[in-house]
Amino acid sequence: MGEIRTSNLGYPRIGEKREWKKLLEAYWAGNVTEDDFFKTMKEYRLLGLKKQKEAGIDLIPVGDFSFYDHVLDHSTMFGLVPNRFDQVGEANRLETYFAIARGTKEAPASEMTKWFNTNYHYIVPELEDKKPKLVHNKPLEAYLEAKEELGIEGKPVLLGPFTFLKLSKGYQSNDFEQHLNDFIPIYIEILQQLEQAGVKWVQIDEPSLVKTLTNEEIRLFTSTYHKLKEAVPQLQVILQTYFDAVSFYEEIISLPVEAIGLDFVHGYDENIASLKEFGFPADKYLALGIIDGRNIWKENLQNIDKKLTEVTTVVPLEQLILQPSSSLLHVPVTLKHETKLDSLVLSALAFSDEKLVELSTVKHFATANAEEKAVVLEKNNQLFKQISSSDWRRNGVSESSERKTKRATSVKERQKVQNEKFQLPLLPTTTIGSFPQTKEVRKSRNLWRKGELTNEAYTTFVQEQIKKWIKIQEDLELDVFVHGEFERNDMVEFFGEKLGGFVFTQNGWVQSYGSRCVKPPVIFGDVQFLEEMTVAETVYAQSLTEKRVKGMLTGPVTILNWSFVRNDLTRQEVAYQIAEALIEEVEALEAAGIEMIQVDEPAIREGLPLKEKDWATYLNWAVEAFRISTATVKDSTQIHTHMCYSDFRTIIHSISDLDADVISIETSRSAGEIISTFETNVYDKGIGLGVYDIHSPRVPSVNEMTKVIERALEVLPQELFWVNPDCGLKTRGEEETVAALKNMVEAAKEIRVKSEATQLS
Ligand SMILES: CN1c2c(nc(N)[nH]c2=O)NC[C@@H]1CNc1ccc(C(=O)N[C@@H](CCC(=O)N[C@@H](CCC(=O)N[C@@H](CCC(=O)O)C(=O)O)C(=O)O)C(=O)O)cc1
Ligand SMILES: N[C@@H](CCS)C(=O)O
Ligand SMILES: [Zn+2]
Repeated sequence: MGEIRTSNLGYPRIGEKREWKKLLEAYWAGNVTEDDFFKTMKEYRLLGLKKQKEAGIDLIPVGDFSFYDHVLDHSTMFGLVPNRFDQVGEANRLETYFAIARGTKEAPASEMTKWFNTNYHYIVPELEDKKPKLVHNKPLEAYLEAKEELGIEGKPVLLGPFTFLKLSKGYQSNDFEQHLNDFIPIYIEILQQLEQAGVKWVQIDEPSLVKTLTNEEIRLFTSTYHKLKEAVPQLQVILQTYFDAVSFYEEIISLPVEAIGLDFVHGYDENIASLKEFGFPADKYLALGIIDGRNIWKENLQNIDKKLTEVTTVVPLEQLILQPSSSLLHVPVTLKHETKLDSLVLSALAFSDEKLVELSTVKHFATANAEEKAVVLEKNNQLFKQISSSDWRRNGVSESSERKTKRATSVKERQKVQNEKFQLPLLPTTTIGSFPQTKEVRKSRNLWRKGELTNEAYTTFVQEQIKKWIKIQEDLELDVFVHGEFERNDMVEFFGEKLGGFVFTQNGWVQSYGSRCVKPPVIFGDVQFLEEMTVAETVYAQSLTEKRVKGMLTGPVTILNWSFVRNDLTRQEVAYQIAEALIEEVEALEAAGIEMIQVDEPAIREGLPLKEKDWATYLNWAVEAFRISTATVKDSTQIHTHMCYSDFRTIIHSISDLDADVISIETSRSAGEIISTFETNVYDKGIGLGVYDIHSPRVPSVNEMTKVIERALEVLPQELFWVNPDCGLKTRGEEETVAALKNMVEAAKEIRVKSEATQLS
């Protein structure tokens, strides 16, 4: 089998300083021509490939680059353009592509949801009545380009048919096999064209293999891969999994492929146990995910050494392909531009480019003699000793026996007190927290950060925004107000900057969806409450109105899930540290007279382990963390929470266990599917199911929203129902935001009138 090789599974597309994002937005704004768009995108694509080549990666992925989302790339490659976009016309492929992702005036965008347990969002393929067909072969185009332009013998990457179909909507689960059969000929066509072009290795991603599967599903999977192999006997296939250990290990290693890619970071315990129990075929490569593709810490070589020693008791070194555990899409690009980090912190980090270098180090390390190994190990050990004995980690885990995890009374009793106090109308209207983060808002913050705007001037600017939007909310006649979150760069990064234990990067961006990026804060030390974080802005907003202003915090599980978290403590331990810091802020808001406090937990669902057997453990501590962050308030203080971007149907009981007085959940992008959950589950707390999608500039009509509300009221009691958008409005423009909210308030009023009329008759 020859020399040990390195491989990469996918490279971030956003660029070192988000130049990809800026180009996309400039194109959408009409400031860049289509020709220039394609030309510059090509430069970015090739730059990523060049860097991987220079890092000495043997198998460089091609075809993973995207103008928006790789799942959407597959949908359009298969001709799966939903019928409602027919009017955009097949003539302009790029326009149609963006229309599906972003919606048009006439047609709502396709649904967007979480990519497995990450903060990346993909566009959900819609099958409708069209049969898939091969419109163009994207991996082939990418392969030819890399070869012609850079002389790179790339490894085309494809999302496999099983996972693609699993992620799609628009079919009954009984029809899964029939649809899978529709895709097989298309995959065969793609693979045959690759084989004919001289491709040596192709990577087929099937991350669904790490989820809980049935015997029938694995049977279908197996028969699919037999059919693919028969069609392309010469092409070497890496069947790639990631994010956890595989279910059905024995069946998977018997598939007719040349290499099996397994995650030996996140699924280590189970994957190694399977490897030891069932062995590994001598005629296949094990593509060993050994560098963490989901976190930003430099690898501890002692751990790697231990893992390699265990793995090589079963699989000889020369049968290994060393690689990151997943695509590097989920980590930032480079540390090159981080000029402000503490030197110890900097020495502990590795972003994508540094991970590729680490991969080469591991390759040399794996084949080094004992003496060489000892030298490298010693140096690496020193670093980890320095980190663990640093001041950052001085406190360790708090052993708090004082933690309160339960509110003093039941929700029923609290509802009585709160109804009496707040006197809200039927179907109260509110928003989720943020109002448009306009260019002006971001620019002021940027100037302030650079020291070109004083603290006073920035505070005054933020106050002006708050004042403006309190007036808008008054004019709209919303019932419960928010201050608008103008002082926040991001709902997680903002809190990270104010709490102890976090550090920040200047360019540690990762793609969240489309052109939108986030810069996850880094939890390096023990999390601590240092000072009030939100009280001043909330109290200021409250001073301007008689209506209640909701305090607005991000919850412990979301801060955890959207940060890069130290890996020397368990995630549960870190979540509790964050929760204990947040309850201090909740108490400070309450003491300052704020009587409604929203603690957002949009990321609670994405942190759910991929295998159902692991759910209960996670949900227990996640729910507990939320409760620690909210439990001590008075009965009359109304705790709200908010969730979005995920399918919550399966965890509705845990959502109820959070014991929040009111929850707002996104509904509209999934066509109200969650509503049906309440047909079979009794929910006894306040609930607002989002009545319109906030991802599109399209202004929904009153009629559209009354329909959503009426549908929801078929299954939820009207006394508990709230009317709100799906999520915060930070990405929207001012005009469309006001217009949409005006219609939303109108819709609530119409239904109130109808409801009163029904009660009278
Ligand atoms: C609710 N969502 C969130 C997720 N994860 C988070 N961590 N945060 C979230 O809110 N996951 C699920 C969803 C995903 N949704 C979104 C929605 C919107 C964005 C977004 O708008 N991202 C911005 C970056 C936001 C930010 O941090 N802005 C900073 C820096 C702004 C900036 O770029 N400055 C410029 C200069 C500006 C100027 O002078 O005009 C620069 O540095 O060059 C800030 O506001 O201060 C984005 O731009 O992509 C993300 C996820
Ligand atoms: N309060 C936040 C929640 C986003 S999930 C916002 O409104 O942006
Ligand atoms: Zn949200």
